[in-house]
Amino acid sequence: MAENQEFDYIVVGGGSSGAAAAARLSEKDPEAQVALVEAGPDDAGIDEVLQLNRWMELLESGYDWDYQIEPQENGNSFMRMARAKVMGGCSSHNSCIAFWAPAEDLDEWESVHGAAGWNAENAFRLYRQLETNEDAGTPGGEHHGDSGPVHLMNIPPKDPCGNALLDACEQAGIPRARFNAGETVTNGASFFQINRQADGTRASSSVSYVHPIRDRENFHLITGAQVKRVLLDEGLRATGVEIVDNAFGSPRTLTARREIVLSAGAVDTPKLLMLSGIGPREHLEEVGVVTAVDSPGVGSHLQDHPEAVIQWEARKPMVQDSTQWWEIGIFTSVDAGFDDELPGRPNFMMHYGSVNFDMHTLRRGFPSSENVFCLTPNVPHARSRGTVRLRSLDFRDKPKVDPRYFTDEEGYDMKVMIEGIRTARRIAEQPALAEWRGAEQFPGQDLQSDEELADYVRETHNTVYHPVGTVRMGADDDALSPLDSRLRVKGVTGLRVADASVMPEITTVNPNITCFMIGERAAELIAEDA
Ligand SMILES: Cc1cc2nc3c(=O)[nH]c(=O)nc-3n(C[C@H](O)[C@H](O)[C@H](O)COP(=O)(O)OP(=O)(O)OC[C@H]3O[C@@H](n4cnc5c(N)ncnc54)[C@H](O)[C@@H]3O)c2cc1C
Repeated sequence: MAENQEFDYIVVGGGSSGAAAAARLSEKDPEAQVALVEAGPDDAGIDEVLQLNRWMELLESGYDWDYQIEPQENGNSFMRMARAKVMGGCSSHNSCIAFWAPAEDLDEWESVHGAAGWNAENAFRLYRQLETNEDAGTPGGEHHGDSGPVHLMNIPPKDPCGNALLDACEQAGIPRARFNAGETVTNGASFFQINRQADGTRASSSVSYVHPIRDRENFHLITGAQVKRVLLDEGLRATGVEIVDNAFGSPRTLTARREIVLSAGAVDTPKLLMLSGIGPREHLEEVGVVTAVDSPGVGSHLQDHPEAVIQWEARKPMVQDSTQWWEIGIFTSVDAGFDDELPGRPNFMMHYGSVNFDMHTLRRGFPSSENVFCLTPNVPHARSRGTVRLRSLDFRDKPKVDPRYFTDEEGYDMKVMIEGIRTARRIAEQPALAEWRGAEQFPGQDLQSDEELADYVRETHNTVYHPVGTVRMGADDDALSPLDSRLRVKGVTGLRVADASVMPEITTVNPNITCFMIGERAAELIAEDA
């Protein structure tokens, strides 16, 4: 590794938010030297990363931190929380389903959770700024952006089984809808918008924000460098970071003249804060880290979208080519017997997959074959909350990721899931799918009661891979929110967080575009405060 270096700003983690924040910062202040430090390799030239339709090859590959979750008391202990380790972060190995979050979600960040300035008006302005949307300028698409770095396109509705599914949804009372049309879809289904370029290249944060500015003089991309910890001086000012380029490597220091931004994601940002002495005192003492700031909310409030699967044999040949194999979304509300606490939003969502999804069913003995289609019910506002904790004070050790799936006291998450499976079956039984629908492989028609379906879900569920909330922002006087609403880490100076961990409540929809938006806003806030 080269000598120690000094920059004005250091952004840690080149993922969805980090790449956006660093690129925008270097654009807003050409005098400032901005470093973007990523543990994984550069994505340039790596076909399996850049070609969106190859995304499933990346799970559990060398580009995945691949966090085995802690044993679950009420969930699937075999589950692995994929987190990308490559420039672009999870936007480089996700399926690029692209959503503006519902206005209701964003407004609640401010009105319910005290994150001043985080509301739909501001967020929609930033979504518009970041996208070049195929729908911009079309009737109903007037709100879309046409000159931002991130390309959003509509999935061509080519999959015949997918089209039959949309007909079946209509027959089941869920009409065709248009996503990202400015109105929250509470009961509707459609092919997704995806962040992809016309030639099949994913519009990851790296492709969209970083590739075009590689030669910018004040932008410094440092890949293959894992940050060990943030350095704090005696006055609790963040002065730099220690980085290593291999497990035995001696660290070198990058110094920040102005600020450090942690964008390592909802698992690694709380890990880094805790390794730097910022976290729940009791836990830090347990693992032997000296506490600099006792911040009980760091690594707490882990929230996710738990996902079950229901799969059928297909009676006709399924597609052999697809944009990313998960092309359709279905939103509706199921009656789980709870008061509606989500005004204006659906309490249930499913993806449609044109591939075999036996990742957690095979080991339980369910049948499996290749010519199949599936629906994956998920809980958009799951109430269970988990934690991220240090395994030890060694930066090399994987953190303990414990989502505590299906542990909410009221049993809301499981109830929504069970009714969701029934909703999926109801759709599949419609006449429009008759020529496609073969035998239900899992859970299978033998499993019908609440108890049987709950057991099935506990043993086989996955995640939509949307962990958030582990370093949430909130009101200044909320001791459980480690960040203020300008994303500053409370108790220290010169340190912010910008990534999925800042969300005080998960978005109803897939969160990646919202992570880009968080990066955009972080750059604005930092520039304003400079
Ligand atoms: C398999 C999968 C599929 C998904 N599909 C979708 C989808 O279709 N649509 C959608 O909206 N969302 C999807 N998501 C979720 C979405 O991609 C994430 O919510 C989002 O990318 C999170 O962004 P982030 O900025 O918080 O973190 P990340 O994008 O994860 O970025 C964190 C970066 O920090 C780096 N890093 C970590 N620790 C260190 C360290 N110590 N030093 C230096 N660098 C470090 C990581 O290597 C990584 O590059 C998916 C996620 C996965 C995993």
